[in-house]
This record gives sequence, C-alpha cells and structure tokens, in this order.
Amino acid sequence: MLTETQVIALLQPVKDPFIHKTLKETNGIDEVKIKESSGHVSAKIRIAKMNTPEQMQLQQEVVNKLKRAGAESVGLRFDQLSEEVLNQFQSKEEEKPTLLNGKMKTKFLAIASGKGGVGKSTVTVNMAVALARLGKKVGIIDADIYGFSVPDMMGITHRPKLRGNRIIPVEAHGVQLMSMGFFVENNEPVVWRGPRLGKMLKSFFVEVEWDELDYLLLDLPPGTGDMALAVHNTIPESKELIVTTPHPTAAFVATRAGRMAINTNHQIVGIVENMSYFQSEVTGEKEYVFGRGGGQTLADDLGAPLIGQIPLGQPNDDSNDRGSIYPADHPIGKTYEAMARHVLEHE
Ligand SMILES: Nc1ncnc2c1ncn2[C@@H]1O[C@H](COP(=O)(O)OP(=O)(O)OP(=O)(O)O)[C@@H](O)[C@H]1O
Repeated sequence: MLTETQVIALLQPVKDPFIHKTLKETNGIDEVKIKESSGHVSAKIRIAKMNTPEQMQLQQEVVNKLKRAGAESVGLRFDQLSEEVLNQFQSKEEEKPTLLNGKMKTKFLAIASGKGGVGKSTVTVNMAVALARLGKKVGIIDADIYGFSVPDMMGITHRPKLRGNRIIPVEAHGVQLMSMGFFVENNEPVVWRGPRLGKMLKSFFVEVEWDELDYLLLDLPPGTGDMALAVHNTIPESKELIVTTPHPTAAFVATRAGRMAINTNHQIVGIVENMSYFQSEVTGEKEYVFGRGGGQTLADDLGAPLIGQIPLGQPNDDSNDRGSIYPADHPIGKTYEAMARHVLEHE
C-alpha cells in the first residue's frame, strides 16, 4: 500500500507542462489522500493552464506513475496556480520585464524575411525614420549578424560612445541605433553562435542607454535557420513585418519566416513587398521586373495585410554617398509614411 509521503515523493519531480518547473518548485501538490481499504489514491494538483491537451497528457502520466507504484485506482483533480506564483516563475524564466530597464512603454517591431537581399534592412531603416517623422522616439537594433548593413545605410561612420559602463546608441536621421557591426573590426564576418550571440543581443536591450523609446525596431537575420530562431526567441514579445519580393518563390520562402514568427508568439502586422516594379520616369509605365503577386500571396497565406508595395529606385539622398533613406517628400518616402501609420494604428 502506498503512503502519502511516497505519493508526494512520486509527484514532486513531475513537471508543469507550461512553465517547465517541477511540482515541488511550484508547490503544485495541493492535497494527497489514500483510501487504505480500496487502495484508491486521490490528489489535487495545481498547474499553470487548465483544460488543455497538455493537462490530459500530464493526467495520464501521473495516473500511470501512481499505478505502477501500487495504486489500485487514481483520482486526480486539477486547479490553476495562483497569479502570484505564475508571475514569479514567468518573470524569472523570461527575464523580459527587465529588458530596457523596465521601460515597458517601448513597443517592439521586428522586420524579417525568408531570404537575404530582399530589402529587409532598407525597410527597417526607412520604417524607423518614417515613425520618427511622425513624432515617435525610435531605435533600431541591427540584429542581422550576417549583414549588419544598417549603419552604412544610415550613413553612420562612427561607433557608440560609453557613459560609465553604459553604451550610448549612435543617432542618425532622428533614430537611435545599435548594431553588431559596431563591435566588429574591419567588416570581418561574424562567427558568433548560440549563447554568445544571445548574450550580445540581451546586452543591447539592457546595457544600452536608449532614450525613452516609443518603438524599437529589430532587423532580424534572414531565413528560418538556427540563427533566426535564436534571435526570435531572444527578443521580447513583438509585432513583426515580413518583407518579400514579388517573385512567387520568394513569397513561398517568406511564408516559412512568417510561420516562425507565429510559432514564437510574434504578431505579424503587415507584409511589405519590396522591388515590386520599375516605373519609367518618362512614360510612367510599370515594368514588373521580378514577377508579380508575391506580396499578396504571402499576405493571404499568413492572414496579414499587404501594407505596402515599394518600387525599385534609389533615394538620391545627397546628404551621404551610400544612404538608403528616402526623403519625406519622395514618393517612396510617402509609401513608408503610410506604412508607419498602419503600424501606429495597430498599437
Ligand atoms: N526598392 C529598392 N530599389 C532598389 N534597390 C533596393 C531596393 N530595396 C533594397 N535595395 C537594395 O538591395 C540591396 C539589398 O537590400 P537590403 O540590404 O536592404 O536587403 P536585406 O534583405 O536586408 O539583405 P540581407 O539580409 O542580406 O542584409 C541593397 O543594396 C539595397 O540598397
């Protein structure tokens, strides 16, 4: 015959399926009773979320465990862990409330793409500038460890300064910026992996002296590989834009990036189709150089709106040689302004 102590010892190492802590750690074993006459064991367990397939699975696991140990029959009841206990574990687990030193009014907008070279960084910098032109305080984290082209696109040639042991982001076009590129000598390729990359990114949130941001945009690594997943998991809950070209294959690959966003609890607020067409200045005619329809297909697949179609064209910004920022009165600058308004409407 099982004793109460034995049942508790059997239950303690069982893990809550949602917060991945043992019932001992969550203090989730509420009650254990043994009916000696019939060998019936009953227990009440508190878990993070009720009425889920995970709860069913846990129930099965516990019943089997107790029966193997000698229980004739098992009755389980479940209840919800208190908010207090949940908060304690969730904040420890995710460390998210501490990001940006508690400046939680900051909203995050990640920019992703299925593959490289589709204009993700161009869209990031122009969205950031458009939001700033609409009066928002905006920062960018250039987390594209393969590319880190953002400083170049914004015409930035100097590195961030230090104040004590805090890093002051570099400012250009009214936008604050941190980039992996600032910490790499001579444009060397970056070979950071796993924990080091995660640590670096976290330090961008915590050790950087951002000035009261309304929005922090994140230029993500392209694709759906380990690196993109690692970055998705490192950054806080976020809205996300997916950038594609109009080519059907590009849109197909971008769908996978969208799925990754959804799986990591990012909310896709819009699809941006870049390099949509070339418009002749002489005739005004549009030439669909890279095919048509990719953006809309992607939008339909992911159930998110197509918020902008950006034609081929250079900003002609004379302020710096390689700048990629479209002026506010440029037709493409106006498209970015409309997209920025869309993002603001989905706050
Ligand atoms: N609409 C456009 N018209 C013309 N050139 C563009 C347009 N959008 C982007 N480009 C150019 O295409 C190149 C790739 O753009 P960008 O670096 O933004 O892409 P990306 O998706 O961020 O690439 P990666 O992931 O490899 O960093 C750049 O030289 C950029 O100036």
